[in-house]
Amino acid sequence: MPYEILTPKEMAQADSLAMKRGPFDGYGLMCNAGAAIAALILERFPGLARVDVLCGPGNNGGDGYVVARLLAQAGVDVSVWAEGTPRAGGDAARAASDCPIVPRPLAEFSPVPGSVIVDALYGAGLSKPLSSMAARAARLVAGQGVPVVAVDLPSGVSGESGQPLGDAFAAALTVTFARKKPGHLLQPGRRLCGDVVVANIGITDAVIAEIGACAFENAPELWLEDFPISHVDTYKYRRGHVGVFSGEPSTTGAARLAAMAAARSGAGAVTVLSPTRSLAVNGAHLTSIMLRKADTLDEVLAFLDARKPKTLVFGPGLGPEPEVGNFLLDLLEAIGRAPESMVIDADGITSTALQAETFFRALERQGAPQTIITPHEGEFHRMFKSIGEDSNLSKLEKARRAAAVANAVIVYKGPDTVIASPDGRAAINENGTPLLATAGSGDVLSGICAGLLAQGMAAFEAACAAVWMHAAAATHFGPGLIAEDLPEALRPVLRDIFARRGA
Ligand SMILES: NC(=O)C1=CN([C@@H]2O[C@H](COP(=O)(O)OP(=O)(O)OC[C@H]3O[C@@H](n4cnc5c(N)ncnc54)[C@H](OP(=O)(O)O)[C@@H]3O)[C@@H](O)[C@H]2O)[C@@H](O)CC1
Ligand SMILES: [K+]
Repeated sequence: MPYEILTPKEMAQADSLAMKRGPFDGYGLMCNAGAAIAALILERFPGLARVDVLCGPGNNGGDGYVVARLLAQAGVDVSVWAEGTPRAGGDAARAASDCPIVPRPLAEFSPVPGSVIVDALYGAGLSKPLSSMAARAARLVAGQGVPVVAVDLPSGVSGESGQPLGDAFAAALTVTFARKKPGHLLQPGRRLCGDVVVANIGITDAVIAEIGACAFENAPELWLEDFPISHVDTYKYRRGHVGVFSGEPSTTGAARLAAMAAARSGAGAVTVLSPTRSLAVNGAHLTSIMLRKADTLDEVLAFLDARKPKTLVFGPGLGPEPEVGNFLLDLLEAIGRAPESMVIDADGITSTALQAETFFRALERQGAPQTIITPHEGEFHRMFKSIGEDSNLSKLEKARRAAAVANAVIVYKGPDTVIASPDGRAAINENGTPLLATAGSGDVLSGICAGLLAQGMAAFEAACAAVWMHAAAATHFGPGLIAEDLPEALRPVLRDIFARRGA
């Protein structure tokens, strides 16, 4: 599975295992890493005249000494600036002694226009904020605007969380090894990395598989095989029926956006469950989507009994009041075999947050619907307060813990949306776009999740696919996007997915 994401600790395990399995020892891997970076620098900066390589005391610095040696051999004017000295006898010490350039102290470094900076100060082993010397170098480089190529990670950025531990370098290009780390995908790390290239340095897929990572980059390869493609003998209810709860007359649009997105994503039938007061406004805007009066729990249960929808969407536009949360808890208590799955979003999260424990227990119950909860940052903090406040946890880890306590798949939204399953699997989305920062776009995401769930896709895969399709649709539409455009913009995305499946 080439989309695993390795934590720095897992990467260190992969390094050691690769050395054990061969054919490369530690120094061999380091030379491969340095060679990959040097080749990329020569490719990306044709006509390059000068490079300043900043080397730290660990193996990240070791990679830097290899880059310096190879670029000097290629005729580039190379200077090396070192912070600390590599541990005697280690791979980095050997790389330093094989490098013909005498390092100068980092304290004396100042960038010159026209140079390219290779940041090989700290990578996976960053254990504290940058020293004042390294922080000064980061600020000087940023001030001069000279391009930075980061080895493994921009120094100062945590590979675990993507958070800077203080000052940090901002790279134009980051070259990492074997697999990405969470810090390459989680913000602000993703922004500070610039382009990320994953170089193969001789660590095999078999070695990575042995590490047993359970975090992935969210790309179609992760869920394509599970994507629902209709059979020739299908009919609308086999394709899955989605029920979407509507709010009061002034906030009905959110439910209709979710309903339309569920239909576009392939649900065979969609019904908006509407309070009497909102029937007229909903009716005026719905055509293929069905409409049903649902003021009370009994009316909702009658709908579930009669129409057996596979999936319900609860939250968009319902209002944050505790009564809304009470209604959800009563519903969860009362439902039988339908629905098989639920999506809880927006006001469904806020209104239930004060009774989160009761909600989570209800989802744990035998026969409870498999559930996707889709909080943005504010909603996450409301529902998972202590996890949200724990500054030692990365967004990836927060989403994972939330999924475990909630017994639900969590879609922790943002520019770096994380999808996490209670079974420990997690994915960080790779195609996010700022175009999605527009009112109603979250309602559409809920609808896509529901449309896929209703067609029988499992919750984790459905959530991953929905997040990716949502962003792909936005990118396809381009600037000027509003939420109403998204369901229609799913068409080319779906066409592409179907084509990839040969359907
Ligand atoms: N053979 C391999 O394994 C391969 C590894 N590879 C490369 O190795 C990199 C990981 O190497 P690494 O584990 O040595 O970590 P690295 O980032 O160099 O830093 C560790 C040193 O820095 C120190 N230190 C940390 N933070 C500091 C700070 N803020 N200010 C000052 N000091 C600080 C830390 O000290 P300590 O924490 O012990 O106090 C320790 O001495 C990885 O990113 C990749 O580039 C590739 O070549 C492929 C083969
Ligand atoms: K670095």
